[in-house]
Amino acid sequence: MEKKKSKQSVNVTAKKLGINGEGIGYLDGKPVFVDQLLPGETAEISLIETKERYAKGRINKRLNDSPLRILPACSVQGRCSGCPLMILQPQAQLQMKRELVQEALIKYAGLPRGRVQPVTASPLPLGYRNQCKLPIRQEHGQLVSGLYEEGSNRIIPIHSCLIHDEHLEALRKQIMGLLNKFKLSAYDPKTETGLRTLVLRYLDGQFQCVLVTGKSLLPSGLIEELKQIPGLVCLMQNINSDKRSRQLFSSRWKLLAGEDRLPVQLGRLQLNLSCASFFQLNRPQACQLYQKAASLIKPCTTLVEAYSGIGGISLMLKDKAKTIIGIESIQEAVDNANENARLNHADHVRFVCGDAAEEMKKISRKRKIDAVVVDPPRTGLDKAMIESLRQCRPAQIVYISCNPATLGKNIKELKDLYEVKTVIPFDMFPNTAHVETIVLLSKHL
Ligand SMILES: C[S@@+](CC[C@H](N)C(=O)[O-])C[C@H]1O[C@@H](n2cnc3c(N)ncnc32)[C@H](O)[C@@H]1O
Repeated sequence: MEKKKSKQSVNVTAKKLGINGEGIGYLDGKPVFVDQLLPGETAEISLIETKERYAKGRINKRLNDSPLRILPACSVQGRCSGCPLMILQPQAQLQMKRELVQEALIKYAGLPRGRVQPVTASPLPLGYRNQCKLPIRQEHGQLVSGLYEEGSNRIIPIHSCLIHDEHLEALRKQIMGLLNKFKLSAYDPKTETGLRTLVLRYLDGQFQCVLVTGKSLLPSGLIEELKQIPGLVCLMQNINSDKRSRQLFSSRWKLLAGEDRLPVQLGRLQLNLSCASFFQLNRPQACQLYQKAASLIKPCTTLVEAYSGIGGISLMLKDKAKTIIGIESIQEAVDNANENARLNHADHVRFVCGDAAEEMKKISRKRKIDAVVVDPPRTGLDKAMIESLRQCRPAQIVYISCNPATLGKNIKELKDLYEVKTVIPFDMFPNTAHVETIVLLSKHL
């Protein structure tokens, strides 16, 4: 046990990093999570939360520096929740992410050590994000956009974000200036009016802008000025007045200018995407990841891509199967994906709207599925999807995951039928603790 300083204050040494980039030390065998503490560093901390199985501490004073610590490039690093690893050397970040994947696969799936390949680094260490989704607050009579403070719902206003693409960042500043010029108010849950979130997506010189609001009308002068910004393809209002809603967008969309279709280049593919559709935030790295996923698939007759978004993966591996069917739950994304198949001359690729588990079962009643690619949200594959995969039993599954813990749990649920062949992590979000992983699963003979 570490030396106790006073009732509240104790010394703790971080032994490793956790899934949110926090340091993990131990007090009487119990893990203590401490933000901004790197492995090997000792700090005097105050315990801010004590539970039966873990505790959380806040640093009062750091007593030594890890040789891997660097000065963060951003002035709000450590207060803003965006980039917890900006204090760690880039190579060490990659090593840490590899260990995160390795630990999760050992812990949940019983995979032996040494099976995880080195992390593929992002082509861009900064300026890689093509989209921002920033909550809006009022501060000293001005609207500010920012990210949540670590562990609270206070906003740390962003003056200049280094992980945003520089053009996206310039647009954000320009649009915030206009919102203040027209004296818009931030969302007030009592009246259910005002601005909630600014959503901007910038790619290839063009951009989409969504103002998520309560029941408010937007001033026509503001709309006119927004329309004048070069590169605007689509200006939308999304009316999400429900104060309990945790969803970013409601189903109430209002097109204010342009059309809901942003043209985007992805490798050799030409894709269109609408405001509600998911698109990878780090495009150059997504391109490398999709190409790797495609290279793992053996040519076959029928391939299903579940959680297909606007169809980028299916279209990237279009030469791998005679028929490819994508499944996606958001209708706008399915419409984009079918249009994208036409744009890229892929008549044998089509997309259906629905729940991945149910639609896959329907497909398997009509044809044998040889290969499946899954790219689910952070929650991983639900029970129904695991059941569907177990029933359909494709020869190969390529699992693209953004959460090592759910990946590990899902592999465990498939382990009696499938062997883990390849595990390759990708650093999609440098300076954050996130890591994407491609796993190739092959049916036991
Ligand atoms: C991580 S994104 C991947 C999208 C796409 N593969 C890409 O790389 O652009 C997950 C996608 O799954 C969709 N989704 C979430 N739950 C789903 C479900 N139960 N069935 C089908 N699609 C779902 C989301 O709308 C989102 O587009």
